[in-house]
Order: sequence, then C-alpha cells, then structure tokens
Amino acid sequence: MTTPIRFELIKTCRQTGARLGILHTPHGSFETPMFMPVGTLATVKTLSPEELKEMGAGVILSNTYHLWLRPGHDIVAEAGGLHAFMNWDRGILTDSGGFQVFSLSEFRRIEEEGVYFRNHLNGDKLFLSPEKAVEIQNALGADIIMAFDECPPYPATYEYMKQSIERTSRWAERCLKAHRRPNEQGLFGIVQGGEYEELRRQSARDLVSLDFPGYAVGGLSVGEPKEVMNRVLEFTTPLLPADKPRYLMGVGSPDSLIDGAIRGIDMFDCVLPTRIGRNGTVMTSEGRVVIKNAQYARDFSPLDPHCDCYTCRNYTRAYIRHLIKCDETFGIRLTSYHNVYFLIKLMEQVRQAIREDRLADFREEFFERYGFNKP
Ligand SMILES: Nc1ccc2nc(N)nc(O)c2c1
Repeated sequence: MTTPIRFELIKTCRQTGARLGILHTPHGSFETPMFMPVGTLATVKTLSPEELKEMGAGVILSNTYHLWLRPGHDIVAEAGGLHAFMNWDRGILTDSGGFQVFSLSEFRRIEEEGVYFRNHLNGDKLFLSPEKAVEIQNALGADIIMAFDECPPYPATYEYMKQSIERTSRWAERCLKAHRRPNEQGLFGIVQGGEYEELRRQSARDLVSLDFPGYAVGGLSVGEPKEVMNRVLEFTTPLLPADKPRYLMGVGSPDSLIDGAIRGIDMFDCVLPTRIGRNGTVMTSEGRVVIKNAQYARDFSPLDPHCDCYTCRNYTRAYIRHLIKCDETFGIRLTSYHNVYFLIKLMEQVRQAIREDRLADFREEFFERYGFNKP
C-alpha cells in the first residue's frame, strides 16, 4: 500500500528534543511543527482560501459530524470532495466526529457498536459508528482522516477510562477495516487514556501495533490543568513511532503550542484564534488584548506593534474597536485574520528556534514578553 502521508524528520532540537519535520500529503508538503486552522463547516470562519494561503496555512481542518449534518457528505462528494467544494488545494484533515458527539450532544448512549445521540440542531435521533465515521470521511476526501474514538470527560475514573480506551482500540481496528481509500487518505489512530500513564501506554501499544500512518494524542485540552497536559505528553509522545507524525488535538494557546512542540508534537489544531477573534480578543506578542476595552478608543497603534499581517499594517486598535462595538462583520474578519496569522507565524518562529537548537531560550523570551511567567 502506498501510504499517502509521510513524515520526514529533518532534525531534532539539541536543547529540547523538539522535532523539525516535513509532512508530505497528496496536496503538498508542509513543515512541522505546524498549526492547522479549524474550518469546521468547510470554511475557516470569515477567512478566504487566498488569505489563508498568504498567511502560510498548509493543512486546515474540517469536521465529519458537522458536514454529515450540513450539507451532507453526499453533496460534498458530488462536488468532487472537500478540496473542490471549498476551493482549497492544500492539505485537509477531518476529525472523526467522536469529540463532537461527546461535546455537543448531552443525550448519548455509548455501545460497542457505536454511539446513539441526538442531532444538536433539531433533536433527531442519530447513530455514529466507526464504520459510519470512516464512510463519511472517505466521501469528504480529506488527506488525513481520524479514527472514531471516545474522548472521555475530564476527570474520569481509572475504571471508566480503562474500558473506554479498550473500546476505542477495538473501534480503531474497525476503522482500518472500513477504510475504502487507504492510498489517498491517511487514517490516523487516536491515543486516549486521560492522565493515567498505564492506560496511555496500553492505548499507544494497541494503536502502534495496528501500524497507522500517523498518531494523534486525544483526550487532552478538555479542561485539565496545563501541567497535567504537559505531564501526559511527557510520557505519551515517546511511545509513538519517531518516523510518524504526532498530532495533539484541540491545542491551542501560544504557550501550549510551544510546550507541545518541546514534548515532540508535530501538528496542532484549535478553534481559539477565530473563536476569540469573533468576540474581539486578539493574541499579540505582549499578551492578549480585549479590543472592546475603552482604553483603546483613541489608540491609533496596530493590534500588535511587532506584527506585519494585513490587519496590523492597515488598521488601528481604535478602528477595530469601533467595528467590533458596532458588530461590523469586517471587524471580526480583521481580528480573525490577525489571530490565525499570529499562531501560524509563532510556529514559524518555533521551527526556526529548532533549526538553531534554541527552543528553550525562545520559550523563555516568548513567555516573558507575552506575560506567561507573570505570577
Ligand atoms: N481536545 C480534543 C479535540 C478534538 C478531539 N477529537 C477527537 N476525535 N478525539 C479527541 O480526544 C479530541 C480531543
């Protein structure tokens, strides 16, 4: 089988062990560590493909559950798949829907065969199984698709977590069997196990034995403290093959991206930049700015004095504050553009620091300036 996804390890940072790599996909090759903007409903909210390209976005996300409901994976397939449908010719990754079922639908029943739940839009009864999740993703046509897993709530008891990861491993095997397009779409396994090292080891052992082309660390960024996430990564990423991509799902904020890269993660995704952008919060090199605050009413400087993005080169805090206060759509386009650009550029700086074997120094500098070290 010619795997459509290949990870090329370029070098490892001598200061931290972080990896500089290239992710080869059927829609291009992209440097890692990388941040992947989230476009749940086949659009990275308010941004055009051209804007995402000019920022340097390589792989973007879409979502099985949401596209299954609207417009329907059959319509996307008829359009020629997600790349044609949304006019994006670089990489696409679809999440499997497992997480959305657990985060969007309070009525759900998990059985061996799959999950019974309700459509979060109209209350209809729905059923999603490993086979169905893979069938939808085969129809959507993303370059990377995800196994159907259970993302247990945080915290969860050891007993609950043990039976959950064992079922997730059985589901992963069913996904491999159901995958109809293994030569065009790389199916990644998702390691679960919460904060329990023993269970993370068992989950990783099960999935690595199934030889996926890539692996995700799931079950994090679900409300646990950052030190718990970092500890789990410390004992989980070394269990994953060094020659395969490692993807930390749902992460995240600037500090978590840097700390995840230091612990061997290659791929990240998070709705944060566009989600907080929509309520007028922006990430800048000096920390977060809530643009609605009155202090910015007469501030004619850019959102971030150290940023060279379209927003920061052309508009002021006073103007953007005005647009956001007046609910002008252009306002959230400008904040979303800047926030996505900020995280993509942050990963460029992380890759450069790895090249120079100084990612720990970069972390220190960035945390100091952003204000993460403030007591
Ligand atoms: N924090 C997250 C975000 C997305 C996820 N998606 C899946 N399929 N599984 C998880 O554990 C996730 C965790």
